[in-house]
Amino acid sequence: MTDHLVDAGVPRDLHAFIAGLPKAELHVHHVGSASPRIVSALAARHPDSKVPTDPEALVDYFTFTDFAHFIDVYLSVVDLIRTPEDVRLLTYEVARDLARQQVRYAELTITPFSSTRRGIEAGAFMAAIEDARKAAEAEFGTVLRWCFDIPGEAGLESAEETVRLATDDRLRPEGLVSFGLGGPEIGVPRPQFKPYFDRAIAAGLHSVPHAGETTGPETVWDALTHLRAERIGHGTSSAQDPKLLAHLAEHRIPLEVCPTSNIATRAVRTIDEHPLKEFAKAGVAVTINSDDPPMFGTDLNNEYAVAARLLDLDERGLADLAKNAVDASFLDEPGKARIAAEIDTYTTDWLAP
Ligand SMILES: O=C(O)c1cccc(C(=O)CC[C@H]2O[C@@H](n3cnc4c(=O)[nH]cnc43)[C@H](O)[C@@H]2O)c1
Ligand SMILES: [Zn+2]
Repeated sequence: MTDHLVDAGVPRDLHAFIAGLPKAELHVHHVGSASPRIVSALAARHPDSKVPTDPEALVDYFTFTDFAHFIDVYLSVVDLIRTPEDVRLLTYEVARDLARQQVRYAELTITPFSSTRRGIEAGAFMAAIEDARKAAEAEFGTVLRWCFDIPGEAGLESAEETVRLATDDRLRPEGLVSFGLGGPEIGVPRPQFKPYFDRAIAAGLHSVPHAGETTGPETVWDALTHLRAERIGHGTSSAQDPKLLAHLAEHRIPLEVCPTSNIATRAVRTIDEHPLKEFAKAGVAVTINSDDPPMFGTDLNNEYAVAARLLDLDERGLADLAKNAVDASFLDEPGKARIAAEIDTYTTDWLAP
């Protein structure tokens, strides 16, 4: 893990503005958000794990040669989550870390298949995440909702289990709002998941698959055409297809942009080559996200600082980014209005002479 936490290209007072700015995060993974402290504590409980118990050693462990390596490391952390109490602790601590960054609302991507196949009973899993969600809202004021995603490389078996857990009224958690598709894209064509997304959408869930992260714009087109995506996870390669950019802009389909993630997984070579500026120039709605922050040596505040540098944003531009995420979220309208008003008040007060 390379420490990206302070983007030196941004003035100190802009970092201070970002730190206090109320925010919403739409693309952040449950296990991927486990802090070094949590991962180390869980690794210490399971000596058979290859995950280091020392937070410092974890820095090197979270340094990836490519996307496939990232997935291997990610799954070694998934293997540490073995009981409902592990699930609850992780979820509550992730909410604490979000609250510390003034995140008022987050849609956390969870892969229930990966936990149920490792022996955690589905009902206990759902109870654990819901208990943590309600505790976090009461104690931190941070509103959490869930996105359940299919780990695509695990195939149609995982798709069936994920959509079953997402649509069975005896299991479906109250906080569930969306349905996604994660994992490697190479060799995992999106059209095969259409039946499962159709069932999720029919059950009232929003479609938010990853696409165009490690494959070309055709994967983004597939996510739009076959999976009826309302937002796109990453969509990085959309910049290679002007017609796709125009389509995303015309139909107001937001991209969940995770700049540092794309560098850490080698999906993009350098941060200055990231296509975020092309998206903005094409009028595409972009939201800024951290994806798997501790694994990528970043957090949401740093991602806003990176965006400020790449897009040359001032405080008002950053406030607009934050409101983009609120607008693109699946929070109810009163909740959206509340957070948007808080962003405006904070920004006005900050800029007051
Ligand atoms: O759980 C299993 O047994 C399993 C078997 C085969 C493959 C997988 C996966 O591919 C799990 C991938 C896992 O990674 C999550 N994730 C986190 N960040 C990203 C990202 O930037 N791009 C794609 N996937 C990501 C994803 O939510 C899955 O949970 C699992
Ligand atoms: Zn992701």
